[in-house]
Amino acid sequence: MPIIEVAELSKDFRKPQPTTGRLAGVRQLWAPTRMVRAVDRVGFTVDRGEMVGYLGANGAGKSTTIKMLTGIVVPTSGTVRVDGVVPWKDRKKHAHNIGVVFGQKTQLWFDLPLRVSLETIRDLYRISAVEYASRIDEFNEVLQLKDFLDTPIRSLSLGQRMRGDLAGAMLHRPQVLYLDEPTVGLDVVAKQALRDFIAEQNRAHSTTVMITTHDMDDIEQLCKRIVLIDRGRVVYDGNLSALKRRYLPFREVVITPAEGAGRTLIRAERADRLENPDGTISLRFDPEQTSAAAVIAQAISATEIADLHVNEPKLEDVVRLIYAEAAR
Ligand SMILES: Nc1ncnc2c1ncn2[C@@H]1O[C@H](COP(=O)(O)OP(=O)(O)OP(=O)(O)O)[C@@H](O)[C@H]1O
Repeated sequence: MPIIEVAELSKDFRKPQPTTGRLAGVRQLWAPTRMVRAVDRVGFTVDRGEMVGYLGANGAGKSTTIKMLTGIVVPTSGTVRVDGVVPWKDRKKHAHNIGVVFGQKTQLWFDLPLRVSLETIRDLYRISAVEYASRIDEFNEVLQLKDFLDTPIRSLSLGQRMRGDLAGAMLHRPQVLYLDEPTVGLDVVAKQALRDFIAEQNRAHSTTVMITTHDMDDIEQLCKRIVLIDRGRVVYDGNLSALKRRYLPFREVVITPAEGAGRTLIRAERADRLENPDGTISLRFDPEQTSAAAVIAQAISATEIADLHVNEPKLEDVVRLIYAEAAR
């Protein structure tokens, strides 16, 4: 059953016409304006407990959509219902249903220690002391908040701040969590902690998650479904693995032969053999015809090899192909 329902959603912004030439920066102040359509008749539904990746290039309209779903921005036209509530009309009820994390901007109070921020959120949402304590304990397991609960937000590292932001967004146990670039600028360890936390909240509480990100690993690890937008319009909505199969149906085993090995012997049934410029050999195959295990077994039984790895289809490549198709 859908918890998020979006239909024919559009947003126009008024923007100044770009000015060039002498004193362009000053003349820009009086430049005539034009309407730009940031989101163009977008429609989709999201079921309870689903985790959906909302993807697109820079300026495609992702953040504007999320802002309309969260009620920050009022659309030019179209409808949004989140658990039956129109976000920008019934803000109070809506606020109880959703949690929001913007990677670029903290939702916490900059000068207050994290503990005080979290206690303020507790009071705003009237969370009981018992519930609060048990949720902080639960969050601690993955987010390790205890180490910096008494540090003001402004003094936290980016990774700590994001962990604090996620805790703040999930404290009132919202049904829907929106994440806009949650892992931007984080190191691999911090990214993983965030992803583990999001996956755990989804598993334990069926939290519905919508995530926009430029980090394809976020999507690969968290989402089965993606909605891809291009210039404000939905160009793909569906299963991630089906998308990879459709656009990149091949996988390959890349082999580095050992010194003096019989290179020409490296081949496998139902796999195409390609010599790469770096001296490696690719055995490219359709996973419906054979398996990586069968290809590897044949290659290593033929001659001595120094190294090998399997190249999986990359979501980045798929996205590039879809954009190329949409541009045609
Ligand atoms: N407040 C605003 N006023 C004018 N134009 C805006 C405003 N907010 C967004 N836009 C424009 O709307 C379009 C979509 O922007 P949006 O921020 O939604 O894209 P995005 O997909 O989130 O991009 P990014 O990945 O770079 O964050 C862009 O052309 C942007 O310049």
